[in-house]
Amino acid sequence: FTDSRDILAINSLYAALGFPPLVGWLLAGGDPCLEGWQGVQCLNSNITGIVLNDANLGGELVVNLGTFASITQIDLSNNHIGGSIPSNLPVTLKTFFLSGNQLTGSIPESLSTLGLLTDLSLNNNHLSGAIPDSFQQLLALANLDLSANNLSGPMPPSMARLSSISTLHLEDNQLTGVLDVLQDLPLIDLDIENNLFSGPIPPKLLGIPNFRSKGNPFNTTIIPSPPAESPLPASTSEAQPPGINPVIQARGPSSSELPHSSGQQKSNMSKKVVWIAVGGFFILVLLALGLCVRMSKWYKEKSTVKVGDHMKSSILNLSSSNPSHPKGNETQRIDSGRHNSLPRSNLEEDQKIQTISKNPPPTLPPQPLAGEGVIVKPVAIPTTTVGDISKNIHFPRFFSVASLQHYTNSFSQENLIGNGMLGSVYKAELPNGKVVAVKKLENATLRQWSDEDFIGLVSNVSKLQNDNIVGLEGYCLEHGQRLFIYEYCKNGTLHDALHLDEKIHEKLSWNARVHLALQAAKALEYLHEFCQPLVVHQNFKSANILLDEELNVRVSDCGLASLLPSSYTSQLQGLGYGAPELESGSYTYQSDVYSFGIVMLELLTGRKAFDRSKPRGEQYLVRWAVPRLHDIDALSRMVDPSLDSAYSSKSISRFADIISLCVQAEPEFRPPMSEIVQNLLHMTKINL
Ligand SMILES: Nc1ncnc2c1ncn2[C@@H]1O[C@H](COP(=O)(O)OP(=O)(O)OP(=O)(O)O)[C@@H](O)[C@H]1O
Repeated sequence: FTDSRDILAINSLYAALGFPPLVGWLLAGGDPCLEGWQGVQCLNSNITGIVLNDANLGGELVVNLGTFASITQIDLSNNHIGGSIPSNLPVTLKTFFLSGNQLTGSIPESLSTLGLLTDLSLNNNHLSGAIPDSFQQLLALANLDLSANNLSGPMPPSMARLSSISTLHLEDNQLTGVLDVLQDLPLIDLDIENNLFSGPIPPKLLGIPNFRSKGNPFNTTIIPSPPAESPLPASTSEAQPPGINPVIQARGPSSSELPHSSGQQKSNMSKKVVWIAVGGFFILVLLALGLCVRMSKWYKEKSTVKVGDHMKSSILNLSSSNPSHPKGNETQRIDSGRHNSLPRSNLEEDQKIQTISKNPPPTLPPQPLAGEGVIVKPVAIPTTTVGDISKNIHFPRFFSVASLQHYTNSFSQENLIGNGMLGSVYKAELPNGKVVAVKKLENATLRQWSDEDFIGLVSNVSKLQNDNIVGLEGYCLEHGQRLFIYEYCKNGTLHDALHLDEKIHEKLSWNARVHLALQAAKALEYLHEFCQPLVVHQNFKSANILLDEELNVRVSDCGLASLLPSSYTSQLQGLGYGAPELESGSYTYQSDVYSFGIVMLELLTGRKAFDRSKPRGEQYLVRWAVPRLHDIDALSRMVDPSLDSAYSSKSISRFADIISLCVQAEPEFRPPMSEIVQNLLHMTKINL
């Protein structure tokens, strides 16, 4: 039913946003109009709007929005969307709201293609660079809010073409230059506060009903003094730093309106006295007004917590119980008085946190409230702790089958890195030169898995973010194919480094091995004790410990235990890593600890966990090694001979003690990973 272009566009938008839980939304296919996907508006078979304001969305907009066939409204404001604004925008757009996100980069020049646009809000983001000179064709644009970003540079000349503009908010940026370009616009509401604009203010702007301009260098206009008494130039239309001259007038008439003919002043002393008196009076009035403003602000700061978006009339719930707004210390601008749809009495009574329904952007803003303006308040930014993966951190990217085919040279043999229980791993190079490892899952592995299950798995794996765990870069779910795209680890596996690759083996000094053990222990500690939800690896072995460019440990296959075939426990035992309790079918955190002990044994002895080529009694490393761990002579004889005695026997002995604890037959006696981390950390600190 839904136009196939719209399905394609919304699928990829969903992927880019990191497939958050949105009712109905799918990464591939579906019928948004027929199935009534959350926030999707349709007319017949076309998507006309996507409204997901304050929906806790993360991810990015790295997507070709231009694919939407006839969308007129996109409202993704007040979320946690990062990255930049895509340049390919739907030319059918009339309202485009992205305010209150984490957007970076510059405003795309392709704005110029949006000839139907009436409302655009990009405020409260981290946009930088100059405002593009893209307004020539935007003749319908009525409301534009770019406030509270890091925009710089002068006003682009094409802004003078905004013949329908009534509301323009540019406050809280670092914009420079003069304002001449705005002087003939039909503005009713203009806010340019807290920028670096220089004067003079074009007189026409002073006639705008709702004009706010303070916090710019031109706000301090120096009243000229008679040359006889002061050597200052008569006219000071240039920007001046505040406080230079004792006679300062804030937001008064521009200097061009002040008397500046020195001859006139000289000849008419009484005029001068009148000016001084008038000036003094103004200063007194302004001081009194300023005091009122401060009192009002202070009162509001105490009572109101609201994020402003004058076009969207949406106030975020900032209560500490709202998980999307954990406590933090970043400063964000909070506007207490710009919610045009709110009647004044509501604003004044608004002592509590509240959420207001979406309203269309106003065309006629009300008069400003006394003391309104930008209040800077500390606001929570989502923070990431080991146990709390916030929504706006990097989500895995969607890759199409076609693109992966291209990057892996059609999954060629030359690109094949290895095969495992779940499928094959290929090396791939992305267009930006980044090398990744593509794990192509066997269809048999996922026979029972629905697309939703797979996406749930991708989501969980992507949340596992730790220095010693291989990061998930992306995924593919298309045409029945399912693939994981991981960071590529250049130095292969610890298994190969210890047992096959002589070049890397040479680099594995005793100290390096203790460090590798420590890093691997930290990865398991994270999985067992910190991540959410906790993870039992269930396939921990030296072949799943990858080594990056600097020979740091990156444990792989984390969070994939649910994909493993039922035979995996016997396979793990066959490889020499399986704990005794696996025989009774139970696999617990302690079983991972046992496997970790076996990896430590490999590091100590340089032997494989299971080696068919050894005499019968030596094939299983653990059986051969355990009786020797507490005999100092036997221990020194079992150390990897390639280490050439370059270690302290005390260090070896401590290492052996930790192994003994890990490989105990009774799972409950094995230490938790955090204890092992502490022991290994202690060894590295005292440089044993
Ligand atoms: N991110 C990566 N970077 C570099 N090489 C990798 C990466 N992931 C896997 N490999 C390589 O691909 C091989 C196969 O990996 P895979 O995880 O599929 O199987 P495995 O873990 O070795 O075996 P199994 O799945 O049976 O336990 C690995 O041995 C490793 O050499």
